[in-house]
Amino acid sequence: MSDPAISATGTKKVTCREKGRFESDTVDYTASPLLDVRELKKHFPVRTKDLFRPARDFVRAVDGVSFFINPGETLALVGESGSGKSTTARLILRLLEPTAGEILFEGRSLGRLGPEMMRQARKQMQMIFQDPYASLNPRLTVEEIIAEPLQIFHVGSPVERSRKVSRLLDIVGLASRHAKRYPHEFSGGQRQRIGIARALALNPKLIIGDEPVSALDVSIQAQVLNLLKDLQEEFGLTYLFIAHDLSVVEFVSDRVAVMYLGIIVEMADKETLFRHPLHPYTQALLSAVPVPDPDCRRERIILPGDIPSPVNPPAGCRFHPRCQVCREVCRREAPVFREVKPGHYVACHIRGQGSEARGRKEEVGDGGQETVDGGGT
Ligand SMILES: Nc1ncnc2c1ncn2[C@@H]1O[C@H](COP(=O)(O)OP(=O)(O)OP(=O)(O)O)[C@@H](O)[C@H]1O
Repeated sequence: MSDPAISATGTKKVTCREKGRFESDTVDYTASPLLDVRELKKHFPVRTKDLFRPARDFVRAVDGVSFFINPGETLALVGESGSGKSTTARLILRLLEPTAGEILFEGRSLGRLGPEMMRQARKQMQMIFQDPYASLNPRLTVEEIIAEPLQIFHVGSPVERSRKVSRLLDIVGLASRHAKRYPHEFSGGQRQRIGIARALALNPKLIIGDEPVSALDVSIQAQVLNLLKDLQEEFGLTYLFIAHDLSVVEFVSDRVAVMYLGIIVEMADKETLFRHPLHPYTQALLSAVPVPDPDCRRERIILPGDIPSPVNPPAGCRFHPRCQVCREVCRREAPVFREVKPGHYVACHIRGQGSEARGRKEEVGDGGQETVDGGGT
């Protein structure tokens, strides 16, 4: 077993990395990722009426998530509401303590850093929030909002901070005369630019965007997404981009990880994921994306029911109660998240076989019956 991470550009570099997190037949390795998330879990206790009794149930919001992001790339995290995307982001930023698992930033485990090292690591990771109205303090001027992280980390003198704010405003396409104004004087897109300027203040390496454009009008979304792309190029930023909207994901991402009920069910580079999705859940998500060209339209797959409760996730494959290709094994066993082609990982008993393994399986037969062939939609 080896960890066959392939870089976004497809270059395969051999470095010695921990083995065994992903099941794989290939032996390709990548350069050190900026962020390496390993078997991350967050289980929130469900409080009973009796406050003194320990919780018996847990919300398994994140339940064994592994992924990596290489420097300078954008990994999009997609999935229905409640699949655990925001919790994953908050765990990475240590706004929440993980129940289990490890987060490595530039090769160092965040859980093992002392307070001062953690403080330094925090400077390197910033967040852009979904709601540009709620995320900015209405009592502070734009200058105070953007300079706040600099002040907290004691960076520069007041004059230097003021100069930096002007530079940041310029970088995000706002004028320095805006510095003395308050958030309510700006449009949604402008406010999001202020949020981006604040996120850039400490020269971070990683920016986590939690639905950063979903509250904006479509025309403004495009401007903010273009800005984020330009900034990435200019400053070599690495993004973890959380989004519902797959058209946005297709525009911004290099690779995509699909989350369902606390786990990642599929991860691949953008082209592979959008053109050859394997997991029935990914196929259903993509089938809902509007496509202008009628020749390229996919048949819409309507998933039955809602996402189940993360307190009692279904046994076996978590997706099986809603899956159109479910077989007996899916009810019994959780599928391994394994690499089926270089860089393409899937957790599915039916679709998560390499072509060779699938051929062998079909020869032998497993007694199951696919009800619908949703492959290659
Ligand atoms: N502090 C908490 N205590 C208990 N349960 C929580 C807590 N935070 C999140 N959850 C639960 O964890 C699950 C995952 O939530 P999360 O917000 O991470 O999902 P999401 O994919 O980001 O959804 P959305 O897109 O709606 O934000 C949900 O069932 C949510 O109710």
